[in-house]
Amino acid sequence: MRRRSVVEKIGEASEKWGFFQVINHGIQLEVLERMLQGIRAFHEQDSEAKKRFYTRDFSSDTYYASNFDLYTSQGASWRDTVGCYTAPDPPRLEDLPAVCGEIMMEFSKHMKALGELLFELLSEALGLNSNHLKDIDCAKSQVMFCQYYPPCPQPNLTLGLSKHTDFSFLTVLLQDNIGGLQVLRDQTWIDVPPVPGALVVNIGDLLQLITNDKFISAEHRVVANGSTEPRISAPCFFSTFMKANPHVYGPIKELLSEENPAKYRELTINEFADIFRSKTIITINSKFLVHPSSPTPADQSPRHSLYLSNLDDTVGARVLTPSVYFYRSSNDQTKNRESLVLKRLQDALAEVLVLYYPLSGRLREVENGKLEVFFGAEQGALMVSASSSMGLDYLGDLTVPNPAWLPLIFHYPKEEAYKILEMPLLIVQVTFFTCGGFSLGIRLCHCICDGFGAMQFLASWAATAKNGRLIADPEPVWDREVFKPRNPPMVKYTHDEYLAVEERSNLTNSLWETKPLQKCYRINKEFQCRVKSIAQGQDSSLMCSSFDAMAAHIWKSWVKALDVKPLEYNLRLTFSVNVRTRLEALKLREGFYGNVVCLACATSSVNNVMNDTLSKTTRLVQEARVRVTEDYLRSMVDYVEVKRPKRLEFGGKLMITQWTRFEMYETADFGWGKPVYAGPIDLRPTPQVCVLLPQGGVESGGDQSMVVCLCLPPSAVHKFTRLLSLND
Ligand SMILES: O=C(O)CCC(=O)C(=O)O
Ligand SMILES: [Fe+2]
Repeated sequence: MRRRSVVEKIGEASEKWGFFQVINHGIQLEVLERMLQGIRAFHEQDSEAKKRFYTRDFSSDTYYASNFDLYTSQGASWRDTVGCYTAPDPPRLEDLPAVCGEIMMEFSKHMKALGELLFELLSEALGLNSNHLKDIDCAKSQVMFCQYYPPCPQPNLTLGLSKHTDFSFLTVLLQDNIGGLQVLRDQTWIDVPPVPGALVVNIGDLLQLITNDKFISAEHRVVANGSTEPRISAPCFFSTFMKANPHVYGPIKELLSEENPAKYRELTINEFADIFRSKTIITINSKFLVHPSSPTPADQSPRHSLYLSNLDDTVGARVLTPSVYFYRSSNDQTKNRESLVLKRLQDALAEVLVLYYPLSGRLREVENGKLEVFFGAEQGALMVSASSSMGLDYLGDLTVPNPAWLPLIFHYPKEEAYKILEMPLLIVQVTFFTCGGFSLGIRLCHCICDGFGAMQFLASWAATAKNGRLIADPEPVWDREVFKPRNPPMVKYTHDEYLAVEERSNLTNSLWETKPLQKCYRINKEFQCRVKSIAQGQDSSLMCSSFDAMAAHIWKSWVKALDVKPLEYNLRLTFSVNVRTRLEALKLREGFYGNVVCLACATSSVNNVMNDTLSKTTRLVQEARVRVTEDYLRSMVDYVEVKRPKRLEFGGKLMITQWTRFEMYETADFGWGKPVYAGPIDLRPTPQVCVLLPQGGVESGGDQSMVVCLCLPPSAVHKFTRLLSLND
């Protein structure tokens, strides 16, 4: 009886407020007192004693700093924090501050027990089995902060802690008697008054997500401490924060129904953290398949299938290449603008899919693991409509790619890299922002088209949307049989780009096992010319393009900054070459949109890449580029026929991808003008790839700059920046 009424009250508070206080929780008052005293004692020591704990890195086991968001927030908060992860792996006593380590350990055990009880009561309040939330590990991870809000001489000029929601399932907070915590309800700040012996409990973002918004993660803050005594508090977060956690969380199935469909997709905690940090909370509103608007050859025979060439069917092409396009709001203030935008995109897509009907099919493997396109009733391209609770301005700099935009492209929860069988070949997520702007997150299967083919398709879709009638100039042609292998296959080159090379250098370790940073460098035309003339100045017989010289310069800077070892190890630089213009015997009809690219590959030892002149390395790049001829392409087709490589090889490689040749901005006017940004989002999943991007956004000045975008371990950033800008 008593339990039932407690459950009811907790449920009601979690729905309405997201905050409540608990008394009679069984933790002795004396323990709470000792905890508050311990925290105070730590913070009031000399800086010398505290210094050893200082770090701003949330992924380290213990943490001590003032203002975790010092470099990103608009103002500094009047508060210091020391803390640690306390579960599932409790800290060792000797790693904690001597003055408060013991009580921190003791207190965190009480918190864990109380947290488990609270998750039982919350499960019951949701009408679930008592253990439901515990069983999905909501109580498993725990982070404890010990906070000190010093007296602030001018408390009306700042805050103790600015407005936020907690990135946790649940937070349990011990506060002293000074007060200052406030929760936002109906646009009004309401005090959470100190109650002696009570603990404050609040719902965090993750619990809001999995309860599909039944429980709310309320915004709260702490005003700056205007008293003469410090304010002490100890929040205990049930959350993994920055520690990796592969678990995916989405709305609990038992809570969903036809009237209450899932408002969120399933996310790993890390994906959720990215969204949380970028503050782009995205809600998926609907998902639907788009089919060609009139019959296609695929409708005439149920067994219709399409041949893909070996250029289309390489492991590297088994991806849905992601890109995002941002559009600012137009002055069109029509009330149902969102549904009009969506309808225009959808109608035009259905039209162009008549000609580009292979994009409405799926891929399957036939003999030897070779791919083909097949068709069925449940297929089509996938469109997703989503909305963000933010304006585009919250996304930061819209001229360079940002991994935090990942939620703007749709992913199924259980996708695996390079597994594309049965996946839609085109996935489009339209996300509407509160400012009236929107983004198009596009994933297009690389087996169906290369970059040039993709541009041709997008241009047709955009022109059709803009003009309200089908425009396809040129008309697409399939013709993949042009690139059939020879019989018997004739492999005439070594195709080093595909060789499996054992990684014997420190590259893999530096790039895949640290958390690399994604960095972007704007390189103007003048600088590109300068690099080319340095290379040619060293060797007047060198006939190179500015791409050759820039690629060599990036390669050298990268190898030096990463301090690659051992020196005699062989490195490879690969880059894609468009062979369309180099075909002689093979004839391609205009409108061909399949893959006609080969990877060129330059090879050189670490020592030579580092120490050779720029002209010598440029020559390697130039030679690799001109080696790619029709003959080379036919040899590659035959190589793939014979070997059918199944793994993407990264050993010793830097892979440059050129998007600079694509008219991404010009072709993407669907009737709402040119996009402000068009390009990739997140390179970190393949940190050996460097992308060269055009600088074409309407807000970028359009000065023919390019953006070099790549991943670097934090320790190499400074050196790479210096080398790339020729400042060494
Ligand atoms: O110190 C408090 O009272 C609240 C702290 C808090 O909200 C937090 O650290 O997330
Ligand atoms: Fe908080």
